[in-house]
Amino acid sequence: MTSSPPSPSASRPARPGPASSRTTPPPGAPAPAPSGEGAAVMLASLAGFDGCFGCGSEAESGLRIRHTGVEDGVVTCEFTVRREHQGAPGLCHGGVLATAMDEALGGAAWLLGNRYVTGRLETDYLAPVPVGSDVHVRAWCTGLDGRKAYLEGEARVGGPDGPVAVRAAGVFIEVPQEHFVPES
Ligand SMILES: CCCCCCCC(=O)SCCNC(=O)CCNC(=O)[C@H](O)C(C)(C)COP(=O)(O)OP(=O)(O)OC[C@H]1O[C@@H](n2cnc3c(N)ncnc32)[C@H](O)[C@@H]1OP(=O)(O)O
Repeated sequence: MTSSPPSPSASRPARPGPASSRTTPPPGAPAPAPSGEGAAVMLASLAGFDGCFGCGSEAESGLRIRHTGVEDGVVTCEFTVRREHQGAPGLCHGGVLATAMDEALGGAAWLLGNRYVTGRLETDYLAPVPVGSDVHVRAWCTGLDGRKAYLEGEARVGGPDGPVAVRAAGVFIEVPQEHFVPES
């Protein structure tokens, strides 16, 4: 079982969705839309923290992902593939792309208004992503069941309507503030 983003902007790949039974919400689970209002919780919890490997400006070797907005329940972000992100020659490493999907799905989860960590992340790689590419990532919630938030996302190359290179599904688990380790 899979779901579609609320606002599809281009044709869907003719493949099954990325979600397995473990990343598919139970029937009837509500799917609240991530929103800007949830950002208040997120920003208060992170309080000036800028060391995130995905999006932090203090993480020198990180992806420097730029969060670009939330619209119709879909979170968007983007990053540029640099040489240090290579796996096979000239191509982005799959783990780097998984990091970008983790960041997007995680960001969409936090915008539900609580703190979440990744419990499970599943990725399908559909096309190679060359160094120098701008990667546009979208993520949305497919269901909420107690502490578990189910999310899906996709990464497109070259623009928001470019070809889909990665699809992902995940389940994120709500945690208290005490879950995190203060920086010393
Ligand atoms: C803006 C910020 C963006 C952030 C993006 C980046 C996000 C990250 O990278 S987070 C870092 C990577 N993830 C982690 O470090 C998490 C490590 N794991 C843990 O800390 C714990 O295992 C944790 C918190 C997930 C769950 O532990 P715990 O709080 O004891 O809950 P637990 O009772 O085991 O599970 C709660 C529910 O989640 C479910 N669950 C837990 N893990 C999984 C999993 N891998 N797959 C599916 N379901 C799971 C359980 O089945 C349970 O379901 P139910 O309520 O129906 O019984």
